[in-house]
Amino acid sequence: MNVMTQMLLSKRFFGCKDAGPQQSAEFLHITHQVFWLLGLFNIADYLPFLRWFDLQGYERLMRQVQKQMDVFHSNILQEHRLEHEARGDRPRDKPEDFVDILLSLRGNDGKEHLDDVEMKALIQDMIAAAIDTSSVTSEWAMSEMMKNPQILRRAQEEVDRVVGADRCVEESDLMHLSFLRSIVKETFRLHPPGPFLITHEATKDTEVAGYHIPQKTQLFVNTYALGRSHDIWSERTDEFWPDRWMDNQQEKVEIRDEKLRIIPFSVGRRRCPGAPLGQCMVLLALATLIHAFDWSLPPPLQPHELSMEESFGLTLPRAHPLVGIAMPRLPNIQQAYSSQQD
Ligand code: HEM
Repeated sequence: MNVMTQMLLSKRFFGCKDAGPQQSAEFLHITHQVFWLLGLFNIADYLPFLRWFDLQGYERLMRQVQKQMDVFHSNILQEHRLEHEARGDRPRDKPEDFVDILLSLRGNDGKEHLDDVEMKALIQDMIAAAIDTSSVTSEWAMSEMMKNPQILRRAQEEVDRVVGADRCVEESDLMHLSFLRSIVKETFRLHPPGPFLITHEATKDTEVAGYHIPQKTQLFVNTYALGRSHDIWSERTDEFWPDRWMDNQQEKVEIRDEKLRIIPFSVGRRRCPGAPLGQCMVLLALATLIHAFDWSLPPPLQPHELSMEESFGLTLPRAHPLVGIAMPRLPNIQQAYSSQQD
């Protein structure tokens, strides 16, 4: 899922000049560590006086990761400032990215409105929220398709029908890929990237479904359990079955579930502001991967033997990275296999 990280780091979002495979792999590794650390049970959270002893060594590890992150963010800011300086008053020849906008914000004194720490925190927030969630979802969707080759074939047939064999997948194709959209929706049901969403705190005493929730209670929403509940999903509960979302005969399968049986992006005021972009990135990455390549598992591994073990953290990645063999299937489109696409 390095490609997705590269996509986000470069292009219009963070505009990293050197967002190559190595930089993206490095960054993805750091991001995975952040999410793993965020999801750990740290005894000092519950017995604060133990914090000074750092019994589990997590605080030391957090400081290390934080340093690596800081270098990464400093480079992003530095690259942008140098580019602004070099350009001077000349008009820009490419659209502004997220970091350009942060840098352009001015306070009353005409200086940069945000200091470096604030900008780095915002960049980190956006990158972390966007990358791990999207790459984890895509990896699970690919895993499910490789475990169920008939589903993969059906999804490929759909992409072939909509896109053809003479061009690459485009964003405008995504709304016509109902089966692929159902695959993503089913992936969210069984493998929600945020198994407990993000902790929320009750701002006042309240009551939910007959339960009294005192002010300041830390609340988790167990979306993992929602997706696997036999009360909610009476039919083929534990099976990856995208067709459950196809029977409404709608032209476009909406990934948002109106009945809130799956809430991968949460709901309400604090729901994910990047949901449309996240869905688009996941769909585009998957459609491109299955359109451009045939996929198989490394022999002698058979599809039914593929491990679906999870690693619990703030997000829910695979315990072992997915390894697949890709065979090109679009001989006429050189662009599909070039890393220089724009
Ligand atoms: C498959 C992709 C994604 C999933 C499943 C996802 C899911 C979530 C979830 C569950 C939350 C927590 C909501 C809550 O507090 O209850 C969240 C928050 C957030 N997400 Fe996403 N997200 C995805 C992609 C993105 C992308 C692409 C961006 C930005 C470009 C993004 C930006 C954010 C931000 C900034 C927050 C914090 C919002 C706040 O606290 O007010 N997300 N996301």
